Amino acid sequence: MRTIDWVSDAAGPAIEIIDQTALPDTTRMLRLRTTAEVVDAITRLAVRGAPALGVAGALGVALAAAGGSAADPAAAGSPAGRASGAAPAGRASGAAPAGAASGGAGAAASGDGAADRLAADVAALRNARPTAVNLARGVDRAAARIPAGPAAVLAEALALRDEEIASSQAMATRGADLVTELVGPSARLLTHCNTGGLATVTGGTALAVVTELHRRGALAGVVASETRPLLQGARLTAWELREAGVPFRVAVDGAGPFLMARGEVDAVILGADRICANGDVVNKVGSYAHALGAARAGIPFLVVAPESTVDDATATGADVPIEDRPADEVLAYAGRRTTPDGAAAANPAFDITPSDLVTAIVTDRRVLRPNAP
Ligand SMILES: CSC[C@@H](O)[C@@H](O)C(=O)COP(=O)(O)O
Repeated sequence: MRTIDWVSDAAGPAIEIIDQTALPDTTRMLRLRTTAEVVDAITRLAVRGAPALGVAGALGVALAAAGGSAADPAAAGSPAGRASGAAPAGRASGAAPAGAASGGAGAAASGDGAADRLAADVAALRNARPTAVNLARGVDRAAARIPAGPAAVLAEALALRDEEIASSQAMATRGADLVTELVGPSARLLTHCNTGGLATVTGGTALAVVTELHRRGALAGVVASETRPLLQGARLTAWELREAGVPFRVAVDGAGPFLMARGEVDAVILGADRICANGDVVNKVGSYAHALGAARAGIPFLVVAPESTVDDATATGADVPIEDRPADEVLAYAGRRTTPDGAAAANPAFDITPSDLVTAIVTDRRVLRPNAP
């Protein structure tokens, strides 16, 4: 199953995504028809995960360049209407708001202001979330084809989609080989956040390695770290692992290092939103704690990410903009406040694992060992 794709129906072109905010209770597809809807879906994490964000950004530019649908299909009487189930966006502080988007309508059409509107759409997509390098890259790659026309933009976005699908397969094979080499034929792994098909297009990064090990009969089990505050591990990874028939347990984030110390984990395996030139790994907040736990327990800390996440232009993790998300994500749970009035929140969505804690980085093309002599 593809968790993000380009579709066309009577209402015109759309980006179809699985609504990750509704999982695991509801499997709901959304059709995004305007730049504003794409930006909204990105900021409230209906589509998320670095490779998926790159594809969403590129397809978003294709949508804006096509300019074939009304800015507000509901207002235009479209049977498809706006993205179903779309809640108001939870804005990432520091990220450009969806309001910067023009709505995407007619952006490629000739006429006064069309180029400006398209440029605004591209900027809004590019800035929807700051940390995963894939988003800006996907947007830039598709936008570079704008002079060649909407069909060329779409072709570029679809090429990126197809490359990410192929990358997932390559990472699964290479990563599974490495895990078995490092920890033997019955691996007990811990993973954090969600790195499966939901975070890519199909397959995944670290989770594709996990499912490939399971397919080979080389996996004893996996711990899915729940991933506070938005529970990508508990909601999304657990859902994907259950669908794949992989044996798993869910643990609170803070349990990870203790499970490692108690000898219940052979290796940590997770993804990345950006890999810097010096090997620093920027990933979902909580990754750093697992890296420290792995170092203390003397087990491998493995990162699996496509080359599209490797950012040699960014020297170190300290140079990466870390998204701060709304306080309510921490101060409330399931819509109910869990903290006293007046409590403030610290809510960085990502953290930085220094390269010296990283055993290996597996990409679709190579295995990097930042600490190899
Ligand atoms: C294969 S996706 C790797 C990362 O993007 C993933 O681990 C992650 O941190 C995602 O964060 P999210 O905030 O859910 O987009």
